[in-house]
Parts: sequence; C-alpha cells; structure tokens
Amino acid sequence: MSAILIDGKARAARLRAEVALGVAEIVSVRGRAPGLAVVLVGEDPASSVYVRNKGVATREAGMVSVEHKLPADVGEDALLALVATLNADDAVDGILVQLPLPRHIDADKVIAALDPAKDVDGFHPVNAGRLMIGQPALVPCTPKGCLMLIEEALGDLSGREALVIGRSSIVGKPMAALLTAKSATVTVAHSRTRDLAGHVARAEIVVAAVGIPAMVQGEWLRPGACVIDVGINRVVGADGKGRLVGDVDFASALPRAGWITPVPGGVGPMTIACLLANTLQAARARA
Ligand SMILES: Nc1nc2c(c(=O)[nH]1)N[C@@H](CN(C=O)c1ccc(C(=O)N[C@@H](CCC(=O)O)C(=O)O)cc1)CN2
Repeated sequence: MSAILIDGKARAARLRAEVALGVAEIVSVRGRAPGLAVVLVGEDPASSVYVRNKGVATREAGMVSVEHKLPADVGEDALLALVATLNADDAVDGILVQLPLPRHIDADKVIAALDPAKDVDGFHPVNAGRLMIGQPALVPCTPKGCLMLIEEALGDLSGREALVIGRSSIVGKPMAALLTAKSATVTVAHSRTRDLAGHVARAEIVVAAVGIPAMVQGEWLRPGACVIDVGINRVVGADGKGRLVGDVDFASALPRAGWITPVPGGVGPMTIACLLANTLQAARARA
C-alpha cells in the first residue's frame, strides 16, 4: 500500500481563490483593498524568495502589498520605529516581519511591538494567548495550513492520537493548541523526548517540525498515519546537486503512512495561502 499524497499546492490554490472572493467583497463594501506590509531585514536568499512570493500572492488575491527592505545592520530602534509607523497607518491591515532576524535584533521585542490586530503572522503574545485559551485570534500560518490539510484528510479529529514533533512558538506550540481545540489527544515531542520512535508508533497524526533532514523514519510510523512534514531542509544529494527534503524520510514513510505531505509542495504553499487568509481576516475585523 502507498500513502495518499496530500497536494498542498492544490489546497493552497483553492484557499487563495476563496480569499480573492473575500477581497472583492470587502473592496465593494469598504472601497479599499486590504493592505499587507512585509518587512525584510537583510538579504538572506531564502527569506528574500519567501518575501517576493508573498508579494506576488498578495497582489494576485487583489490586495495591496508593500515591501520594506532594510539593511542587515539596521538598528533595532529603526526597525521598531518602522513597526510603529505601520501600526499607525490606516491603509495597512496586516504587518509581517520576516524571520529570522539578524542576531543583534531581539525578535521577541519586535513582535511584541506589533499591533495585535495587524499581526497576520499570529506571533504576538496576545494572539498566542488567545489561541491557547480558545478565543478568536490571528493564528500562525504554517500550523493553520497544517490543520486544514489534516482535517481534509481525516475529517473529525476528536479523540485522535496526535504527535507534534517540535515545540517552537511558530509551529509546534500553536499546532498543539489547534489540535487540542479539535479534541485530539496531543503529545508534544522535542529534543529531550525519550523514545521518540515509541511516540510516533502510537500516533494517528504526526506533525514533524524539527528542522532535521529525514529524522522521522518510516518504520516508526503507525500504519495508515497522517504525516504532515513541516521541514524544509536544503541538502546536497549524492549527485552533488542541492535539493529540499523534509523532517520525515519520505521514501520509507510512503509505503507505511495513510496520507503524507511531500516536500516541496505540501505544507509550504499553505503557509503563504494562510497569510492571505489572515490578512483578509484582519482587514474584516478592522472594517
Ligand atoms: N514572519 C515569518 N517568517 C517565517 C515564516 C512565517 O510564517 N512568518 N515561515 C518560514 C518561511 N516561510 C514564510 O515566511 C515559508 C517557507 C516555505 C514556503 C514554501 O512555499 N516552500 C516551498 C518550497 C520553497 C523552496 O523551494 O524553497 C514548499 O514547501 O513547497 C513558504 C513560506 C520562516 N520564516
């Protein structure tokens, strides 16, 4: 048996089309398209690509995208001043500061300076707290997209055994909160977890977000599990060419899983589609 491949690109395209319809509606009511401000500090090649792709997707959905590119040595104060300006700008419905930031900048301080109502990444402590206590919030894009893919594969998640591998504020923790809100029984594994293979073997849902290439072995999986691979790891193959691999060993997982996301083409496209959905949500709330 071979797992069903979860097509994140196709699901993301559907979500983007839904967002575009919502944008047209808000434009007809409010007379102005939602505006997203994206801040990029430095010239990290991957971040530059993500920011460019976000700009393209935002405009394709009918929204306004404004990119602010700052040099890698920009001071924290200057970045905080830009955030304050964007917070106060009525044409800006959503603000996103691309991560990672250079080491001399305190990312937590910058995120905390965002207006929570414009925090379309869902990283602000107010949004993180609301998610934890089950109140309406802007939810981080990657786990939001993962949940959509899981629900589409499995339907009702109530009582399902879920394992989230990784406890970052961007993916692991919000993912665990979202699955808990759907009444799944959630375990969070991390670098200190003993017997990771044993936890994986019990899980009907595995979300791998550790950033270690092919760490999760297919033989560990419970047969038929729904495997969501958040990892985007650049490795050099035996042929000397660079390629992307996830946190799950795809070749060994494919015959054992029930559903699996590929890398690329799984979770990644959902991240950007959910950013558009969050920007529309923020614009609606502000309208
Ligand atoms: N402020 C934020 N910073 C970062 C986030 C985020 O959600 N907000 N997430 C990641 C990067 N990221 C978006 O910013 C992102 C990563 C990957 C993809 C994607 O579509 N990946 C493709 C492969 C792309 C490639 O070839 O490199 C895929 O998986 O199919 C989109 C967005 C960290 N920073």
